Parts: sequence; structure tokens; C-alpha cells
Amino acid sequence: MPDSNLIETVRVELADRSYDILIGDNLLMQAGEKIKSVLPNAKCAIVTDENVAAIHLEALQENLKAAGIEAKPIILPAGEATKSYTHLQTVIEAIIEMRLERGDAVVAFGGGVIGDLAGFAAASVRRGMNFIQIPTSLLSQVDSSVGGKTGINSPQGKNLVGAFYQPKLVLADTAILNTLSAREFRAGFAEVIKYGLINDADFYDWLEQNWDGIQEGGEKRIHAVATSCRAKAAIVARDEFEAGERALLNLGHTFGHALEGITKYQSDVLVHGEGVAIGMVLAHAFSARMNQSSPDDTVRVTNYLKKVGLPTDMSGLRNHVKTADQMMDFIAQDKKVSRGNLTFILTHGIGQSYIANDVPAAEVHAFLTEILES
Ligand SMILES: NC(=O)c1ccc[n+]([C@@H]2O[C@H](COP(=O)([O-])OP(=O)(O)OC[C@H]3O[C@@H](n4cnc5c(N)ncnc54)[C@H](O)[C@@H]3O)[C@@H](O)[C@H]2O)c1
Ligand SMILES: O=C(O)C(=O)C[C@@H](O)[C@H](O)[C@H](O)COP(=O)(O)O
Ligand SMILES: [Zn+2]
Repeated sequence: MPDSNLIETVRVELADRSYDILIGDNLLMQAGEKIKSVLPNAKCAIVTDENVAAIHLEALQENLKAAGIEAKPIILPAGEATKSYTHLQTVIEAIIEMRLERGDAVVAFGGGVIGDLAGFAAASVRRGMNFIQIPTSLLSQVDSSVGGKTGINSPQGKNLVGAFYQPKLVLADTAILNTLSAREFRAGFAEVIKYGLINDADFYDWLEQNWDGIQEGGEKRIHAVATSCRAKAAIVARDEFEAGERALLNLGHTFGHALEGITKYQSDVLVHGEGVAIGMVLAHAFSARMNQSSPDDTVRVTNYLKKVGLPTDMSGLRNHVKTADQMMDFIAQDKKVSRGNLTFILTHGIGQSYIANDVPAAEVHAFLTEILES
């Protein structure tokens, strides 16, 4: 896999809570120095999962030690089920047991599961400790480590308990993705494709041409990660708390989150990025059904997701997803619901997503019934 000396910096502009996202190959080897530059005297709790710990924890610990940073790990099981009340309690109590102070730091070292959970713990212990993100999956580098959404799942729905809490620094080592499984790389790529579909048709065209290069690593991968982070940072800077525009980042998520809930957050059945891939196809198909976009766009998106190796329909989930009512139960718990009315992210075409308020539940129900009964 090619390495690159290129380091991209994306700034998330949030007044006195602004921070940098550093993106480049082998940045893990600069973790101590970079953390010191934003938090000169902090001790750290490194929250990670068993998979990441087995491959990369020793390197991080050595690097922090060499920089004179005292750090202890908290190692959790891997997978979506870890974003739970039980594991939140484990992390919080471990941090308190370590006697870390408010000025010390929680370092999330893993994918989005670890980032969301550790971030919520950081927001909660002593009402807010310093927080650093070292995302190790493609999904966490392009999406979950940026913008400050933290939290856990509940049986009733995804991310229903959480807080907005921004990190002080994001360190995305793009070479660390070389140890990620092909399935998880594809899942993260669904969120990359999402940025093209939201508001950047040129980026979508580029992605269609460059899937091989992005997998290979080096400059094309760095470009894909940096472009995604820039897109997200721009939206978050304008609408940190999702009063409006930020909801666009939820393209594909209302359907996707329902599928994750129905499948009970079992990563062997469905991971977040796969749910988002299916959800984005459903969002395009529903938009076409509502005469908002051309069915040709649904075909184009479906074909590209298939080429990447992502699921594009619910056929693989038939043991779990049986009725539209099942889906509607989760959709009703979506955080975009306002006074009982559904909000969906729909589209007028590639790169032309928009926020649709007051979408009739009966239309969504009929659409899902047609698909599930076909
Ligand atoms: N906060 C946000 O804005 C936001 C945005 C998008 C997604 N999310 C959340 O992120 C979560 C999904 O994140 P994810 O896809 O990273 O899942 P994940 O954290 O479960 O990581 C995926 C898998 O890859 C493994 N892994 C991670 N890095 C690795 C590496 N470098 N080498 C080998 N294995 C590695 C993990 O152990 C895990 O098994 C979901 O809970 C989703 O809701 C949050
Ligand atoms: O950052 C955001 O805003 C997003 O919506 C990004 C999504 O990719 C991410 O999955 C997020 O966690 C979903 O947020 P939620 O508010 O729908 O739980
Ligand atoms: Zn997502």
C-alpha cells in the first residue's frame, strides 16, 4: 500500500471550541507530540476496543510515553452492541477510578462505536473532561470523529441518549486503515459517498472513478477523507446543534437506523454504514416515488453501491425485517421527528439533497409495504 507524506488539516470553526482534524499516513507516530500541542499537561485514558488494541495499542502507548504523557487503556468488546448503558458505566467508572481530573483527557482510539461512547463518557465525567479523537476506521475518520455527536443506543432506537460534545483534536492516520477489514472499509465508504450525494456532485463523480485508488491508500484515500471532513466541518460550523442544515448529514439514516434497531445492533448482521447504504437507496427511491427526482438517479446510486460491494436492499435482512409497521416503530423515534411529524432527507438528484419536513407517515408506510411485500 502506498504511503504519502501529505498531511491535510481541516479546521472545524466553532469559536472558542474550534479544533483541527489532521489527516495523513502514519500520524499515529506523532500522537504524543500533537496531543501535547493542544493539552500540554494532560494525563490520558485511552478508550479502545479489543480488535484495535490487539493491533495498534502498543504503538500508541509507546508514542505517548516517549512524549512524557501518562496514559492507561480501557479495552472494550468490539461491535455496535458496545454502545450501551452497561459499557458507558464501565468506561465512566474506570475513568473515575483512574482519578483523572477535568483537565485530563479521554482519548477515543477506535471506530465510531468507541468514539461515540468515549465522547459521551468525556462529556459526563466531572461534567466534561478534555476529549481527543484518534479514529481508526474509515467511517470514524470521515464522519463520527467530527462534529461532536456522542452517545449510546437504546433498545428503542439509535443514539437516543447522548450529548453534543466537541473534541479538542482529531488525528486521522489514514495508513492505520490498512488493517481494517474489507467489509468495514466498504461500510465507512458509504458515508463518504453520502457527502457526494448530499451537495457535491463533482465529488460523487470523482468517487465513481476512484474506488480502487481509495482502497489502495496514499493520496487518493487522503483526498477522500479530507474532502469528507471538509464537507462535514462546513455544515457543523453553520449548524452545530442540528437546528436545520445539519440534518442533511442524516441522508439515508432514518431508514438505516430503523434497520439497525430491528436487527438489534448485531454487527454480524448489519453495521451502520451498511444500514446507511440501504437507507440512501431507499431515500432516492422514495424521492422518485414522490416525483422529486428521476428514477435514473436511484439506479445510478444503486449500481455504484453494488460495485463497491455494499448492500442496496433489505433482501439480506428478511429474517429480521418483516413488516412496514416494524420499520415505522423505529422511524417514529427518529430525532428529527417534530410534534409527531416525520422529517426525511430527500433528493432532487445526485448532490441535491434537501430536508423534507412533514412527510406523510402513510406515504412512507405504503412505500415500505410495497417493497417488503414484493
Ligand atoms: N457521532 C457521529 O457523528 C457519527 C457519525 C457516523 C457514525 N456514527 C456511529 O459510528 C458507529 C460506527 O462506527 P464504525 O463503522 O467505525 O464501527 P466500529 O467502531 O464498530 O468499528 C468497526 C470495526 O472495525 C474494527 N476496527 C476499527 N479500526 C480498525 C483498524 N484500524 N484495524 C482493524 N480493525 C479496526 C473495530 O474493532 C470494529 O470491529 C455507529 O455506532 C454509528 O452510529 C456516529
Ligand atoms: O453528524 C451528524 O449530524 C450526522 O448525522 C452524521 C451521521 O452519519 C451519524 O450516523 C450520526 O450519528 C447520526 O445522528 P443521529 O442524530 O441521527 O443519531
Ligand atoms: Zn452515519
